[in-house]
Amino acid sequence: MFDSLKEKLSGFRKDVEETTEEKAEEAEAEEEDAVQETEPVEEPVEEDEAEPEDSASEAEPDSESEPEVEAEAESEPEVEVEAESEPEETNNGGFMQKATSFARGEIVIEEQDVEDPLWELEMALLESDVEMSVAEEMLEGIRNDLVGATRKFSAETGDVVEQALRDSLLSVISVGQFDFDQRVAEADKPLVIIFTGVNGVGKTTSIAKLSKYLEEQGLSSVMANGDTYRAGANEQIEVHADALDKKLIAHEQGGDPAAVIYDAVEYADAHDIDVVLGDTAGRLHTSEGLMDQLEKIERVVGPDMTLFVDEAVAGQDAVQRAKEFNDAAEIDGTILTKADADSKGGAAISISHVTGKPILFLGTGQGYDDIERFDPETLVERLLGDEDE
Ligand SMILES: Nc1nc2c(ncn2[C@@H]2O[C@H](COP(=O)(O)OP(=O)(O)OP(=O)(O)O)[C@@H](O)[C@H]2O)c(=O)[nH]1
Repeated sequence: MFDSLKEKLSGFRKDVEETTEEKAEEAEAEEEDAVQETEPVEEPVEEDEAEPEDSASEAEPDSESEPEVEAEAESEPEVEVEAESEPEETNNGGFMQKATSFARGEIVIEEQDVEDPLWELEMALLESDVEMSVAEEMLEGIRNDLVGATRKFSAETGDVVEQALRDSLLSVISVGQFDFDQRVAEADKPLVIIFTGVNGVGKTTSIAKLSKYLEEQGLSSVMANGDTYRAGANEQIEVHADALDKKLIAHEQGGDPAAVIYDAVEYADAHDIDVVLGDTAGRLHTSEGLMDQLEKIERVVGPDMTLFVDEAVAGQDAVQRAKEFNDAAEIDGTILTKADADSKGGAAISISHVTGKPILFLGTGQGYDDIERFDPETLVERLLGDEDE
């Protein structure tokens, strides 16, 4: 899952590491040169001056020794002079930080150290189908975190870079997160969830998976086939309902989807069922008739949650559709299917940020158990961690 993106993020970490490694080596070499230049000044002075002073009066050596102290004091600025020779190349504020850090055995990561790696990263994110505005926000976050950061000559830059990547990923992925389980547990029953999205992305399979997921949480559910448009839709969802031993409410093809969902709510009320899972016909946000149906469901039933379903493998297209759906008929969250088959990860990273609504579940295969709660921290760990999946 998301292997190619993972590789690209790791490439960025290595790029910045290499640049700062070279810089640290240069800085260390400069520091050693500076120390060597100061040493010959101190030693001969001490030995030559010490002997004649012993035989002289006691008062004199003290006064003679003062220049030595000065000589020592003078030797220190030589280290700083090295650092001070660079102010014109650097911005003034940055220079002070750089000089101080240098004296402490640290280097400062500067804009020019990360410029090329950041450009490479931007290309990598766009190739991975990360939406442009999301990629830009990530890059800005990373740049702000890295430029001006200090690292010890001997330390690993990788940790600093990893933290910057982690922060920027989390800030774009975590948008709008809420605790789905808690919301479902606390809601008045029956809770009505409607599923929307285009054809063939895995809506019906996700409904089946979710009914099993809810059962594992101790919650009962009924399925409702609001896809009265497509021939064979009833049979398709019926297979899942039978396999999972769930009640299915369905009408004839061509019927009114709002009426089907309404009937399912009545059934749930009468039978103490906790959740109604309402399928709808696959549609584009531009298919007017079908969008009107959604509006009617909204008016007649007033669903508690509308979940947008799309497939991770659709990348930028899925991101665009999520945005357009949310604009046309507000969604509460997304189920991103087929994450198991997606190596790019762009949709997983971009959808929450673009819609302002969270990804709630990832579909991870064709089996009923292949669904997992979306957790931003887990995704970041997947992308930056050492483990292969
Ligand atoms: N690998 C993988 N396949 C999935 C996943 N979710 C669904 N599928 C497969 O995707 C195909 C389409 O799934 P459906 O549930 O029929 O899609 P739909 O959106 O309901 O399709 P329509 O009813 O035609 O609009 C099926 O073969 C599913 O098994 C997933 O998370 N991973």
